[in-house]
Amino acid sequence: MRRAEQAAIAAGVDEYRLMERAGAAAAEIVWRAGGKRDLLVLCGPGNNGGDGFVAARLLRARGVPVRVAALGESRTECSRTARAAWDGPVEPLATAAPATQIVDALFGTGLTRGLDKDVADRLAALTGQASFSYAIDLPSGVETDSGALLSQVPRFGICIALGALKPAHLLYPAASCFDRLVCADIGVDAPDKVHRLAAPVLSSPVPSAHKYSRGLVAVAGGDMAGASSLASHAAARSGAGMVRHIGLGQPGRGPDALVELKGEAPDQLAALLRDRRLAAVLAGPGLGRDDRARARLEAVLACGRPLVLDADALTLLGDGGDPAVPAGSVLTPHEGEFVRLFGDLPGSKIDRAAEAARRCGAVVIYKGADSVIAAPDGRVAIASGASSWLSTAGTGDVLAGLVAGRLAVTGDPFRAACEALWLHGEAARRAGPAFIADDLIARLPAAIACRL
Ligand SMILES: NC(=O)C1=CN([C@@H]2O[C@H](COP(=O)(O)OP(=O)(O)OC[C@H]3O[C@@H](n4cnc5c(N)ncnc54)[C@H](O)[C@@H]3O)[C@@H](O)[C@H]2O)[C@H](O)CC1
Ligand SMILES: [K+]
Repeated sequence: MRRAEQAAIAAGVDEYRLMERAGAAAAEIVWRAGGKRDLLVLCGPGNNGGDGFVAARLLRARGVPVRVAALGESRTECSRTARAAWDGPVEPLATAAPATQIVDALFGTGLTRGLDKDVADRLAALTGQASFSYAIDLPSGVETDSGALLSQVPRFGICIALGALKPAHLLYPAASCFDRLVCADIGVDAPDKVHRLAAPVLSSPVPSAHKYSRGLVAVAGGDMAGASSLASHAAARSGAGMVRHIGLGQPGRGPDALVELKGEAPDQLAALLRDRRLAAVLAGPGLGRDDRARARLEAVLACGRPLVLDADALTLLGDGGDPAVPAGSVLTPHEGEFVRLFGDLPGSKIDRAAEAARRCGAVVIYKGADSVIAAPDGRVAIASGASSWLSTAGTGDVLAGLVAGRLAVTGDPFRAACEALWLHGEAARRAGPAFIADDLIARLPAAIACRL
């Protein structure tokens, strides 16, 4: 963002003009959401504060009863200009009286440490007493690039991101500090290295399609047939043409359309994976962690087909240092599996996922309340706002099956990971509260239908 701002300024855009645009964008959103309800704008010492002075002036000009409270002097040239243009009184933050609406223009991307306790307490008190509150650019106290909270951060109604989303807008816990997120265009083209996961555009099969052309998936099961059966069932309802569940010979648990095969011995499994029509092979859910499971995983790793590795497969891989996985694979670790596989990497969840993908040469879905999808070539997508009801047994198996199914359909691991994660979240939204993993599978066709 800073580079983009500097580039705009170098290209001749007057820096104060950027602040006027930022302040005007914030004022417009406050006006639409809050109308003429009385407003107190809290202005910090930097340009975030400057944005606040601009917004206060413009809202007052629209007849909104606006007061401004400042945290000390304005330290930048632009914010001093904005302050001078505000022709009303400026109260000290420490003694400012409450208001119906609060605008947090204390700190933005320039925050370098947590707020002093008295400042954090004032911000919490004023937003707590308000009926609605807005954060300009970022809630004050969040670390822009990691989403960490450097001090106590209240919850805001609307966060108005300026110019582009920053990682803190999408990564927890910062992403839980506001109810709604709006990104205001201020004429600065920030190259979005990080994308918010968008709803995919899906397509129906072509008239000439048949079960192999739509994508054949194999799922290597193990001891816990329920997990691999869930994954197989999810793959079958993901748009793939056919799914073979290769287990240890346990009785089939899925629908009749799911092909149950027995491949207990590693060489039996290897023989079944030699089918060149296989477009994706999933191993992990219910695989087990004993020597037989390890031997079966070896057969999967050697089969030469695009792989999805989840759960036990990641645990077994984690035993041997940096995992050597075939190119074009997708790994789906949760936090514990990620650290076990890649160690304690520095930086934000985005940085860590990107580094892991680069190291293993595969797409990584770093799961969590905020899931980050990273490709070896540096592309990153973040999915936040997933239903907290997904924290129930088996939803990871369903996601792994979805990834394998979409990989079989698209042949593109990054795209498959994005589509699968979105469909997983959409199925959860449709399943409503207190669902179990099996309920997600029943919602997949509708989740796909709404994106055709
Ligand atoms: N294209 C854009 O995104 C634009 C963004 N604008 C706004 O500018 C801020 C960033 O401004 P900056 O002056 O760099 O930093 P802040 O306003 O966030 O203030 C930091 C300021 O405060 C000092 N400081 C840092 N941490 C603390 C602390 N814990 N306690 C006290 N003081 C602290 C620091 O030394 C700085 O002096 C961005 O968020 C946008 O709102 C432009 O106005 C328009 C274009
Ligand atoms: K702010």
